[in-house]
Amino acid sequence: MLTMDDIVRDGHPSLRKPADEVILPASDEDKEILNKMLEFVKNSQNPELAEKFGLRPGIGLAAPQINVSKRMIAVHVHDDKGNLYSYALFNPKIISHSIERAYLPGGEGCLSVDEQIPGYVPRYARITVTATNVDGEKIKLRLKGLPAIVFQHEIDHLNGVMFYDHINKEDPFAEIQDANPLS
Ligand SMILES: CNC(=O)c1cccc(C)c1Nc1nc(N2CCN(c3ccccc3Cl)CC2)nc(N2CSC[C@H]2C(=O)NC)n1
Ligand code: NI
Repeated sequence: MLTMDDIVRDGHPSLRKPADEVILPASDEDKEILNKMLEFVKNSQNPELAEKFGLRPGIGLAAPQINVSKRMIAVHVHDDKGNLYSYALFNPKIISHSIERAYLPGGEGCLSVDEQIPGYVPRYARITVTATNVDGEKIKLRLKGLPAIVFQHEIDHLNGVMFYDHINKEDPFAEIQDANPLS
């Protein structure tokens, strides 16, 4: 199983390199890696396992964070209605998004960034994502709320972008145009 020892930290070149498209159909190795990524995110949310293996809780993970420069992400998150969004995806792509933006009032955290970096991270409020799931099926997702935020955070990792790149340097808590804070 993956642990925090497998997660590279800010400053590692893998986090600033655009990741490569995964050649489909995916190899057994790539499927194995992606399944382990989803397992890690689930484990990190389980108090017993997180405690036992020293896992920091997260709701998403991108392959560059485990030093695999491939376009693969895993997300395991509930929206505010309690719907579960649990996905292990190859080559996710945002094909459209709202003008309206949203952000987490508590800011964002990242498993590859050990310190807290305060500030609002402007995201699109709604996005449409296409991808191929670990079973090789093409999917299209229309996302809003926390799932939309997490997908944008993880897809940023595939493009070498870190959440704090989006924070207003002059005023980290400056009002964001056309944005709603997520409740
Ligand atoms: C600096 N302030 C903050 O971090 C921050 C501060 C307050 C509120 C929020 C909402 C913040 N922000 C934030 N909180 C999270 N978690 C909340 C707790 N949760 C969790 C914890 C324990 C068990 C189960 C679970 Cl589910 C795990 C996830 N996760 C992310 N991000 C940004 S998008 C990718 C995602 C990620 O997985 N990061 C590791 N941001
Ligand atoms: Ni991150």
